[in-house]
Amino acid sequence: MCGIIGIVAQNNVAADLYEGLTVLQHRGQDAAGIATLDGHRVNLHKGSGLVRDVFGPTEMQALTGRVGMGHVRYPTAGLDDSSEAQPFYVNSPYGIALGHNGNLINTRELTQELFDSDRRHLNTRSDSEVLLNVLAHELQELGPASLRPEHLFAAVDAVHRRCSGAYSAIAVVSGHGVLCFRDPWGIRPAVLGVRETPAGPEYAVASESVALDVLGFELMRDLRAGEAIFISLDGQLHTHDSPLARELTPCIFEHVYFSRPDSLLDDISVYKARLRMGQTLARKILRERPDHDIEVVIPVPDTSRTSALPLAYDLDVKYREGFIKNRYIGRTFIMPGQAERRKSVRQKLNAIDLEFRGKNVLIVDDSVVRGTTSRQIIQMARDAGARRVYFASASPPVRHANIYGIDMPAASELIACGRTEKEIEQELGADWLIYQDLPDLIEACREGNAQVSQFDTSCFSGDYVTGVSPEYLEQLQQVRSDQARTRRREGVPARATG
Ligand SMILES: O=P(O)(O)OC[C@H]1O[C@H](OP(=O)(O)OP(=O)(O)O)[C@H](O)[C@@H]1O
Ligand SMILES: NC(=O)CC[C@H](N)C(=O)O
Ligand SMILES: [Mg+2]
Repeated sequence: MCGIIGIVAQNNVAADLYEGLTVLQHRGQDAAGIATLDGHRVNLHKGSGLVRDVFGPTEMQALTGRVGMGHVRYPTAGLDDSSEAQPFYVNSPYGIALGHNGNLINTRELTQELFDSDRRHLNTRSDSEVLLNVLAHELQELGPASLRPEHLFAAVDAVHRRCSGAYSAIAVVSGHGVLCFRDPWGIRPAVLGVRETPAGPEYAVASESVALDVLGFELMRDLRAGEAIFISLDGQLHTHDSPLARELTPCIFEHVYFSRPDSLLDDISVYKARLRMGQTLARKILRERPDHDIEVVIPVPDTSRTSALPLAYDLDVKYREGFIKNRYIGRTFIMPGQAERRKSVRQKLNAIDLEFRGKNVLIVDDSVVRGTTSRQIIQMARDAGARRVYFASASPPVRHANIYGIDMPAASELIACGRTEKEIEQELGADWLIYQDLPDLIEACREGNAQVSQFDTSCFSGDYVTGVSPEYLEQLQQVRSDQARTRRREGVPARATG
């Protein structure tokens, strides 16, 4: 899940983009990049690492201009190294730099078309470079020297026609302004905000509203499914609803794990959605075991805290912070390799033995994906002297690959894949494992905005709203499974592009 932000301001914008990216850092820790427009020049700097590692004073000083965009990356396609950091740049037409959150599922076909008929060269295996080149080609085809918003919008409609998958993207177009668009189902988030200044309004678009809050922009609204927004250099805002737009189907995993709790996505407070997840989970526990013997509820920091508190309250048992997180270690799940993820859990979390000793504890996490965290946490609770260790997940079993921008490419790597809940319980070593039911999760999110009638729940349900071929799922597994990546690191060439 990457993070994107674009701003059209009255003064130099690099510092705000930097701040915005640090606020979106939880969406991608692998690489970061910023592109600014200064006259007709596109200034671009990107590299591997956290925002604070990629940009120093020298790089920041070179990013002149009052218009720009930034990206933090969590790879789901191509390579994990700095050559595929974003934004990507093409010089023709106009000079465009683009950053993408999401994942295309017809990259292979598009790559072929770009080579064979569009005569465009791709220099990486990144699906985002493909997205940029499709946009650039379509703009080129429209061909005007004096570009108007309707040309950009027609090109975005053509992107919607050609590209399949999930994408929220922000592009700076040299000499013109900032373009932002959301895929026809609106799977990935994108919000628009305004900041009034004496010199006139400034606009920002971003993955999450928290980035707007921190920079002093007022949240105007979310982009609609399939919508494109263009902010010209003179600060005019233009919008376009695509005829190809479908029913808004935002990714439910944003509410479960990805987004910050202080964000509003599609008018749903992530924080409140997580509180409701805790309440529905409590109801299920009371339904299934009215005479449970849970003595204390303990969250796995950070994300599950919000759900664990109302869960403890509704069960009428104590809530205790039994695991303490090392604040200097990033998110484990979005790390690139399994060995790294496994090592990090232990470095990141430590138990306060006293909170466990002799007690029946219910440990709560937001999700159990590969089981890396839960397996170790359960063992840590036992080592700390817990009598019984129960484990609750605020979301249902993750049984299917994610193809829309979350790096769960191989169903076989998911602990719940092909296992019953009882088998997962044994696999994790828990005395009792309880999962949220999918209808309850959907309801917990939907209660925030009844107008959102459906969510992308594919990793729980296996229903892919865009449709997906078994060949793509097979190919994704072959290219991006942990095993395939280890082989690549050891120098065995990849068999296909993701
Ligand atoms: O089953 P797994 O494959 O281990 O994945 C699930 C875990 O990973 C995430 O935590 P993470 O450490 O990434 O971030 P957090 O601090 O926001 O909870 C998530 O919150 C779960 O704890
Ligand atoms: N998580 C994402 O949104 C990834 C964007 C893009 N597919 C990449 O791998 O760079
Ligand atoms: Mg976690």
